[in-house]
Amino acid sequence: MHVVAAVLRDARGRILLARRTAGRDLAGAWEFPGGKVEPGETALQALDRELHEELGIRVLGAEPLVAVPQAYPSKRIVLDVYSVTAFEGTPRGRERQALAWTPPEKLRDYPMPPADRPVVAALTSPARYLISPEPEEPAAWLGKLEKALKGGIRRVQLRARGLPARTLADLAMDARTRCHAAGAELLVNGEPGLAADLGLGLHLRSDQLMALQARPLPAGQLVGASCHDADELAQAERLGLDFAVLGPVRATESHPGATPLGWDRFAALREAVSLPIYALGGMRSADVATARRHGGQGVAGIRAFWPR
Ligand SMILES: Nc1nc2c([nH]c(=O)n2[C@H]2C[C@H](O)[C@@H](COP(=O)(O)OP(=O)(O)OP(=O)(O)O)O2)c(=O)[nH]1
Ligand SMILES: [Mg+2]
Repeated sequence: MHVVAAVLRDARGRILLARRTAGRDLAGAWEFPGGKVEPGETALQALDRELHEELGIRVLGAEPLVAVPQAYPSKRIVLDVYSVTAFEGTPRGRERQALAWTPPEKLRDYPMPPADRPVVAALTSPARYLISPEPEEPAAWLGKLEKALKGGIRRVQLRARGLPARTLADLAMDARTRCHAAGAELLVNGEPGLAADLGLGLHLRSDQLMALQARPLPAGQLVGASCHDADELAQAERLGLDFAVLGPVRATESHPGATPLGWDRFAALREAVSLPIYALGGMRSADVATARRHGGQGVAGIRAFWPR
């Protein structure tokens, strides 16, 4: 089932949510206004028709944001979401549904259907996730981190498996200063104690993920995990992690033996969970749009995002 939905903003940047009325599936949940595409319609025609029926407005311009494939108990949908860039009229609930203009950072407070979680993440969290290369020389490494932050990177994983614990802790503190000054999030790969001590996020290897019984850090302190298959994604969802990285989507030089998933498999794996998921493996910034078309949060990578 192809469902189109709209992100409508007011002059203050608030986003319109509508409450699903009683007697329908997912009744009471808050959603982005929209509905099913009818036979013979394009997505944009359906969006315009639905917003006219439900809100009394006409869509004058819209751009694709993210298309989320999602499996529900009795059906499979693709929630195809557009950012409306221009519209005519004043939205009102023509079907007796409640409406709420919501600041982006408050979207998480509204109970929404599972397919909407990746949409909220696409609206509020970074589309690119930088994984650092092994630091050889800390000063040079920090210089490159600063350059990446200047280039707009806002979520960073410090991955330094070869460093002794003390050196890693010092580097993490220096990286934290730089990331926080740039308004970027920092996660440390694999070291729960270090993340807890320094108030950093934590990125779990898949073997750590599978050994855990509960989320290792409180809500509000980011936890992500590296996943390769449906079982690992299901475990990340069960533990209530904030996001997953899934790959390799393409063949890469760093993992020549691994069989690439490809985008269709990426989308099929994402259907069963409602986690935000970054695509990994041979990704560049230009792949963000492709990832979003397959329901991804964006792309993760080392080489593409680390300055030379
Ligand atoms: N519009 C919308 N639908 C969503 C969202 N998230 C989500 O899981 N869905 C699901 C709920 C429904 O199963 C399906 C949309 O169908 P719908 O019931 O709204 O369709 P419609 O507007 O054409 O309404 P109807 O006449 O069939 O009642 O997609 C969302 O954010 N917006
Ligand atoms: Mg609808």
